[in-house]
Amino acid sequence: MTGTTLSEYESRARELLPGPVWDFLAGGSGTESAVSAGRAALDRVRLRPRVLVDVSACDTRCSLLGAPLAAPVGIAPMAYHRLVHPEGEVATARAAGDTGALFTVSMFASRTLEDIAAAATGPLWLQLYWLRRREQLTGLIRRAEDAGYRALVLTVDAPRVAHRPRDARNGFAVPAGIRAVNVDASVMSASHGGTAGESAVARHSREQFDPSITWADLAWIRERTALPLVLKGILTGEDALLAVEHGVDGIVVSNHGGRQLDCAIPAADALPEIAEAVADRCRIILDGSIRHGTDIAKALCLGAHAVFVGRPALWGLAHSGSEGVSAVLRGLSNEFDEAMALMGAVRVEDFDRSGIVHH
Ligand SMILES: Cc1cc2nc3c(=O)[nH]c(=O)nc-3n(C[C@H](O)[C@H](O)[C@H](O)COP(=O)(O)O)c2cc1C
Ligand SMILES: CCCCCCC(=O)C(=O)O
Repeated sequence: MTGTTLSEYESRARELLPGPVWDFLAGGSGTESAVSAGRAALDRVRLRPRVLVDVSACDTRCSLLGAPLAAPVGIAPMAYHRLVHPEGEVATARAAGDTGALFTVSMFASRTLEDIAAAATGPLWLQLYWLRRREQLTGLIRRAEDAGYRALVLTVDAPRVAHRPRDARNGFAVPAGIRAVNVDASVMSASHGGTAGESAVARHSREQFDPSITWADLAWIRERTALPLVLKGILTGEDALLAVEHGVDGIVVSNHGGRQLDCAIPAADALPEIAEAVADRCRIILDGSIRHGTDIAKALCLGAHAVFVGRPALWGLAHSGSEGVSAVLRGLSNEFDEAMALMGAVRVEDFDRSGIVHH
């Protein structure tokens, strides 16, 4: 990581960002216990290396729903990258392309889908929340297709944004001049209306997200696009099975970085039952607390095909724009390459349950 450790990127981002913005990034819902539990769950997994394997040519590359990746790593969808850097998602897209990572753009991106696509040299996916005004979704799907996005990620763990005490205390609102430019301003304007005790983000989500959607509504998206569909925020084998039965192409096993259901099971703890339920019928991505190359190895052993990285990408962006994001991603990939060699894994597919024990 060019001599700078990930925790140094985190510390520097914390120094650089205004307190309420830092709290929006770092914070979680309720007791915030689901944030720390995500890390603890990965720490409980220990690796079982195999030796005397020829690891002179480890190959970190893989493919995810047709997207070729330099390593099984993508950037998780996160709203409003311009909160941390003026170039916002355009800089992030450039870094993802430079490092061969997938970039999942949030529907609440602060740069247009088209500008992001113009800067990208790697694969892009688009994340959606289900808005009450469905015509907004129709428009986004069409624009994503036209701009070359390769999959849609529907986030299903957020019928509304959860109560996040830090944001409520700060009366957090997205600063003037930064906007979710891809949705109609009258639909989603989290840039005003924050008051001490209430976050504008949480309030706008209650007004605009449709909490009534069910499995049956997935057909509505399917009728409008041939793009692969990925559901983000699955934490049980039961829902993973339903996802497969409804024909989804992938799922992101995620507790939203501890930002939605307080006390939710950590994604790494949920992954084994999900992998068993899915039985290779769709792609599985894990997110939450991925901070080391060994975390990627652990996720693959637990049954994931790839991981998403959330907050660390924003730390890199806050630190030094596109270069910072590239450094963070490259650091993780280099660590993963080393984990492969020391685990005796030559290909990404070599990781399986025999590579880990739980403590
Ligand atoms: C600042 C911030 C904004 C986020 N915005 C979104 C979003 O727009 N859509 C979404 O599905 N998830 C969103 N997430 C959740 C991430 O996609 C991801 O699940 C989580 O950050 C992963 O955990 P990690 O940050 O520990 O890596 C956001 C997370 C953060 C920190
Ligand atoms: C009304 C804007 C909602 C943005 C939600 C972003 C998000 O998912 C998060 O975790 O924060």
